[in-house]
Amino acid sequence: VSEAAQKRWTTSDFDVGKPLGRGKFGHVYIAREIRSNHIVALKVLFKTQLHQSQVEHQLRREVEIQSHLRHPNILRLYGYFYDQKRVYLILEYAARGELYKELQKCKYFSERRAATYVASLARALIYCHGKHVIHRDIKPENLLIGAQGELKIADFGWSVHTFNRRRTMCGTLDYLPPEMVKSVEHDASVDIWSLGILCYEFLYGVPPFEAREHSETYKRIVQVDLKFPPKPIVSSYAKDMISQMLVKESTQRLALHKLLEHPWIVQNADPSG
Ligand SMILES: Nc1ncnc2c1ncn2[C@@H]1O[C@H](COP(=O)(O)OP(=O)(O)OP(=O)(O)O)[C@@H](O)[C@H]1O
Ligand SMILES: O=C(O)c1cc(-c2cccc(F)c2)nc2ccccc12
Ligand SMILES: [Mg+2]
Repeated sequence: VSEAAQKRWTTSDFDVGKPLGRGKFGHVYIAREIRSNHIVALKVLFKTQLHQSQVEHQLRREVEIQSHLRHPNILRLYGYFYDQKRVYLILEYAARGELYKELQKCKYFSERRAATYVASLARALIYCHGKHVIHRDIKPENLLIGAQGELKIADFGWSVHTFNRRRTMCGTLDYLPPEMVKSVEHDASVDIWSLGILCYEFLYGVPPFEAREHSETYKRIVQVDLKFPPKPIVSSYAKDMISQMLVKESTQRLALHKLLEHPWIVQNADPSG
C-alpha cells in the first residue's frame, strides 16, 4: 500500500490553513503536508462528540472503506491519525467546494452539465457496487467539486453490506427510496433511486417528492408521485431516464450500466466527466 496509508501521521506533518467548512463533529481545514508539499483537506473530529453520538464504530468502518476506494469521482482518504482529543482524516482537497452551493447559485443545471455529473456518479457507483459497497446517501450535500470541475462523492456514509441499517431521520427524507422509507431490506438499487432523485434536482432545482411535512414527502415517495413541471423545459429523454430510475420495485430500476447507454446520457454527457 502507498506510504501515505501506513505512515504514522501527526499534526506536525502539516501546515494547517484556513477552515474550509464546519461539519457536525468539527472543522475541515485546508492544509499542506510539509514533506510532499501536497495540499489536502484535514477533517478534525472531536472524540467527545463522536462518543456522545455513538458513531465511533461507524467512523472506523467508513474510514476503512473509504481508504480502499480509488476512483476519479470518489474523494480520496489518504490516511488518518488521532491524538488525545481529536481524530484527523487526511482527505483529497476538492478545490471548487460544494456542489450544493453551485446548484443553489445556478438554481438548476443545463442538461449537458446534469448529464455529465450523473454519468460520472453512475461510473463511481458501478465501481463501488463492484466492491459490494453501497452508498445510501447520494445527495447534493455529499458531493464536492474538484479543480477541473469534476464531481467527487465525499460522504463517509458508505455501508459495506447490503443490510438494513435504520436511518436516523435527522437528514432529509427526500432522497430515500420506498424500501428505505419503509426500512425494509435494501440493496445497491437504492443508489439508482437516489441518483434519479439527484438528476431531477439537477434539472428542476428541487427534489421530486418535496413537501412541507415529512408525512407528505413519505406518502409521495411510497406512491412514486412523480410529476414534471412545465418549467424549466426539460427534454423527454431526461424525463424518460428519470422515470426508469424512480421505480418502486427496486429490481425494475434502470441498471447503472444501462443508464450509461441511455440516449439522454449519450447525447448530453461530456465523456471526460
Ligand atoms: N475534501 C474537501 N475539500 C474541500 N472542502 C471540504 C472537503 N471536505 C469538507 N469540506 C468542506 O467542509 C464542510 C464540512 O465537511 P463535511 O460535510 O465532510 O463535514 P460533516 O458534515 O461533519 O461530514 P458528513 O457530511 O459526512 O456528516 C463541507 O460542507 C465542505 O464545505
Ligand atoms: O482514542 C481512540 O482510540 C479513538 C480512535 C478513533 C478512530 C480510530 C481509527 C480510525 C478512526 F476513524 C477513528 N476514534 C475515536 C472516537 C472517539 C473516541 C476515541 C477514538
Ligand atoms: Mg456535511
